[in-house]
Amino acid sequence: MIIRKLFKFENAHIVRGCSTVKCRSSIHGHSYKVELLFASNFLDNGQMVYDFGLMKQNMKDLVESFDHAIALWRDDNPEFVHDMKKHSARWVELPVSPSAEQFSRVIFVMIDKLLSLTSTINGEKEVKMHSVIVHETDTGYAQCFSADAYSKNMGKIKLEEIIFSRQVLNDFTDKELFEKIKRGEKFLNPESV
Ligand SMILES: Nc1nc2c(c(=O)[nH]1)N=C([C@H](O)[C@H](O)COP(=O)(O)OP(=O)(O)OP(=O)(O)O)CN2
Repeated sequence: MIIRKLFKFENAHIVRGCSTVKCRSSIHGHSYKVELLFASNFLDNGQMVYDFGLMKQNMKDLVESFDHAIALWRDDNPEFVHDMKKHSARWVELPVSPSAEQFSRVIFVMIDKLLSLTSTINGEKEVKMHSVIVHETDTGYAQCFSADAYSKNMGKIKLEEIIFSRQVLNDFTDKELFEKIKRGEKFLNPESV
């Protein structure tokens, strides 16, 4: 069975090198919709694959790290990257360009890692990240599966190479969240949410 939880964020970017002129040459924003899809052949004590409420903790914080932020590609013009960081408190620097495709890969890698570090306590079994869908507009989306997320052809995404601004980190409920994930620390799901 597959379940899906929808999150939303507003983000600004430029996607260099693409065919669409407006997209590659002007900062513009999108109201992103992100779907996290999880799969399991089992149900927990509440006869659910994974309680949606549990997703509205650290997972939500990770997805919403992009909210009201500018997504910067590490390999963009250094002057542009520098100036954006200087003038915007919330920014995220990525090792890949912020297309819908790469957003879906980045989010897959982060959520998959968090899930793998999380111990469940309500009978959840073999819950796997199925895919991540990133809707950039009402008419265009990218869907990332595991093979895409970890594809070398599409550019390796290392968590260490995703850099959040101080303001983004401060806005996490757990300010150490991303550091803990990078260190591989364990998370324990709460009994109640
Ligand atoms: N495969 C992709 N194509 C495009 C992406 C992308 O991330 N992946 N991104 C863009 C731009 O960001 C652009 O702003 C969105 O383009 P588009 O879907 O054409 O947006 P419109 O609002 O103009 O779409 P309509 O269908 O005309 O409403 C470009 N391409």
